[in-house]
Amino acid sequence: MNREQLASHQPLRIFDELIFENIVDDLVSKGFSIQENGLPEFITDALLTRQRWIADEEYKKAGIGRSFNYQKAEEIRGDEICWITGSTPEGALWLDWCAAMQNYINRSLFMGLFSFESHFACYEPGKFYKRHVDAFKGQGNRVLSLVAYLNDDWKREDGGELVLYADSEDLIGTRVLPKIGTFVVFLSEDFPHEVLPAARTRHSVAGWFRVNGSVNDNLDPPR
Ligand SMILES: O=C(O)CCC(=O)C(=O)O
Ligand SMILES: [Fe+2]
Repeated sequence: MNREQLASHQPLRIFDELIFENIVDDLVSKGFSIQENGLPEFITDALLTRQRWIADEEYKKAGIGRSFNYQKAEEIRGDEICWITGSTPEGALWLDWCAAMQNYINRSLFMGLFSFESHFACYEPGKFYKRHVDAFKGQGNRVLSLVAYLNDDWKREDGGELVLYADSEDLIGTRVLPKIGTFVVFLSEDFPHEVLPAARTRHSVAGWFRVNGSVNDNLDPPR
């Protein structure tokens, strides 16, 4: 790279890797990581700024899979979503941070994470997401799920907890309040989970790290 190319290049952002190290340790020991107050403040600030600017019409009803009917989907999940493309500085910062996490995890665990996709989600009062897994063994290419929460003063009576189950037999699970600054990372195929009905509007960002499932010339995930 010559000097001009260097100057026009985006500076590489350096993030504090301590939080990534904690995630890796948790993934090794139990396959999931719950980080209360783990989101760096500049990330929560960026996400909150962007989330407050999303116009109602940008949110779409979330569906399930490629062919679904909304009525059926709504019995399973009631959230509305808005994909993060990186077209705003706030969205770009979030994607950069997640890319740094992806690199750190790949360097430590050789997971071969290849791409990342994420969206804002909004659950209006009464909405929920029934127990599900984010990926089925041997199918699809989501391998690591990430959910970050953006809600001030969330209390137990506000409902809307994430319940993360250890396996398909577990009926008790671990509950996570969707409080600002908290985020959760877990192996997508291994942990069934659900979002309990929320009593208040509940804001979050959900994302998935994927491996490269390309077969021959079919790019998957699409660029
Ligand atoms: O918002 C949450 O706590 C989890 C959302 C979720 O499970 C999903 O979008 O797949
Ligand atoms: Fe999920």
